[in-house]
Amino acid sequence: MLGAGSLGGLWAARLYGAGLPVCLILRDQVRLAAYQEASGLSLTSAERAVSLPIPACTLADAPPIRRLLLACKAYDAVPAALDLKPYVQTGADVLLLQNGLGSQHAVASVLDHAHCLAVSSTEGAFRRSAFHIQAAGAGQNWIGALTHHESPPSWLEELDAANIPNAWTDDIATRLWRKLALNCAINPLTVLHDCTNGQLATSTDELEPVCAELSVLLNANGVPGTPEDLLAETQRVITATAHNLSSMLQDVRAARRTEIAYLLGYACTDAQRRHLALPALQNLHERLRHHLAVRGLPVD
Ligand SMILES: NC(=O)C1=CN([C@@H]2O[C@H](COP(=O)(O)OP(=O)(O)OC[C@H]3O[C@@H](n4cnc5c(N)ncnc54)[C@H](OP(=O)(O)O)[C@@H]3O)[C@@H](O)[C@H]2O)C=CC1
Ligand SMILES: CC(C)(CO)C(=O)C(=O)O
Repeated sequence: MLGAGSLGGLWAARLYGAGLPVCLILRDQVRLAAYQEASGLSLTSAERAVSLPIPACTLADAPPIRRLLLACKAYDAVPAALDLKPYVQTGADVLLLQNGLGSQHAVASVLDHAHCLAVSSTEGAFRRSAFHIQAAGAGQNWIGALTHHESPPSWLEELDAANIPNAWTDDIATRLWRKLALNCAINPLTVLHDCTNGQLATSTDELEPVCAELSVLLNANGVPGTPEDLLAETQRVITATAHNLSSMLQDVRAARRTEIAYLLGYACTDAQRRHLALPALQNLHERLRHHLAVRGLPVD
């Protein structure tokens, strides 16, 4: 497992708890020493904390990799894949757990000797501290092949055994696009208004044109649905997550890099490539880039 953060930690804890072999690949010797100092990974879920001495190493000491979960942020995925390349065996299964779009195919072309699958997750988790993960919301992990139609791998049973919610899909692209659309509609506006998801409930005038254009983009990418469907789904998610701060707003408040390039950035680039004029989306992207730039944060 590379990416022992919120979601990677959540997966690792459950695999380890089920007695399955798992090894965390940490960034360097400094991170490894900090991990050992913390006596491993802690997971808090439903107010219960467990401490798990999951084996960890750096890449230099990693065994040959036959199955990997890559659970870092989208902007870290290609650099990590370049480092991983010599250690990943031919035909190894690599699960790419990144939000948005763009990083998955880029990683698959770096790891072109491996079998890359994408994961679209609606689970929630955050880091209380470096190696203390807090589970923060039940969800699903949709898993599917990036390019070809194929049968679900038999090792999904191991995820079941570890109580990792999972479902195979023959159309992971649709899952990733739908989630990207929701994140493009909700996250930037929460950043620009510095508000909870729920406070967007009254922003229909801003959400409507953005959802209408995102719907055009989804359709152009073979994802069915009407603008009204997308607006209704966006409003449903806003209500269901009313008290949440979006992941992007959390990043901005913590002065961390955001995944803008793989969400709104990807959407706007794809629209340009298809010669689609989507002015509301373009305007939202520019406002968000400006907002990040004045705070000294990367705009891509
Ligand atoms: N958290 C959530 O609730 C959800 C997250 N997602 C998506 O999942 C993906 C992962 O997010 P999340 O788990 O929150 O991210 P985190 O920032 O919590 O964790 C990412 C981890 O990747 C590690 N990492 C990055 N590069 C390397 C490297 N080269 N070598 C070793 N470790 C590395 C980081 O290490 P270090 O600490 O050393 O920097 C960190 O531990 C994102 O795309 C996110 O959008 C999707 C749904 C929900
Ligand atoms: C669905 C939503 C908007 C929930 O907060 C999310 O996925 C995020 O914050 O990134």
